[in-house]
Amino acid sequence: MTPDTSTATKEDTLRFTDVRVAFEQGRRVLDGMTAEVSTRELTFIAGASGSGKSVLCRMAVGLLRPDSGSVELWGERVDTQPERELVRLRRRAPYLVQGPALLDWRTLRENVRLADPSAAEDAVESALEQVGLLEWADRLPPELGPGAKKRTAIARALVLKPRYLLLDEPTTGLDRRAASQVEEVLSSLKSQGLGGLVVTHDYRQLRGLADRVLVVAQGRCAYLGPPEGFLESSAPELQVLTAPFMEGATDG
Ligand SMILES: Nc1ncnc2c1ncn2[C@@H]1O[C@H](COP(=O)(O)OP(=O)(O)OP(=O)(O)O)[C@@H](O)[C@H]1O
Repeated sequence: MTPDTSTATKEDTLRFTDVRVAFEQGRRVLDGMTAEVSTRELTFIAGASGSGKSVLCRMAVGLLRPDSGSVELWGERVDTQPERELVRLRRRAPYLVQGPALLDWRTLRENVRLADPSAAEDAVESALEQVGLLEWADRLPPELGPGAKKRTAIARALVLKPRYLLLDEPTTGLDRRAASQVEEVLSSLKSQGLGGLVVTHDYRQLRGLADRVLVVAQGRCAYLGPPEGFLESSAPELQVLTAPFMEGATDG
């Protein structure tokens, strides 16, 4: 069931306020981004290539700092926190890069344990079980397909017992079956109360999985609301994103 955001407090929100950032000699990638999401929900970030989706996601956990504006997670400023505090924060809100970043010569069990060498064996196994890979615990990553590698990366985050997950394009490059398995994991985590911020290009996954969609365009929040509102919008800046997907969707 979709959590009731009307009862959300700052203790479970991620808030960007008038965030601006530019890179050397470049245009402003984010230019007045203001948005607030509940960390109890699954929020998907959509937008054109290069619009700043990953930049926004990385900023949420202090991997990038804005030139101006503020980022708050659970009522605390992220953009002004010292790095040692951010390291702690990222254990509660791990950020998963696009590639699985596993050590090929270590078993899945060992790869998961790397995130927390002090984790009990039960916790490692429980993390692998949550992504449907417990029986593969003693296999090596090269024996897995790309979807299972991605799920192992999620298990490595889960062993930290996080409060929120940030995932950068978790299904890009996966075939439909592997993508569905990753989506099932996200859905199951959501039903256990674990929210996430997910950068996506695959709008097929929004219906039924996303609580909210946050669209980044021209450096700002162009839409923040339920997936249907995005997918069915007639606003030109949203249609330009959804139209190719709609055409593709009718191809089956
Ligand atoms: N560390 C950086 N240094 C310089 N430029 C950067 C840096 N990070 C991002 N950019 C630039 O900022 C813009 C937005 O990047 P970002 O990765 O957020 O886009 P995106 O919306 O996630 O795109 P895609 O969908 O293609 O992954 C791009 O033009 C990118 O080249």
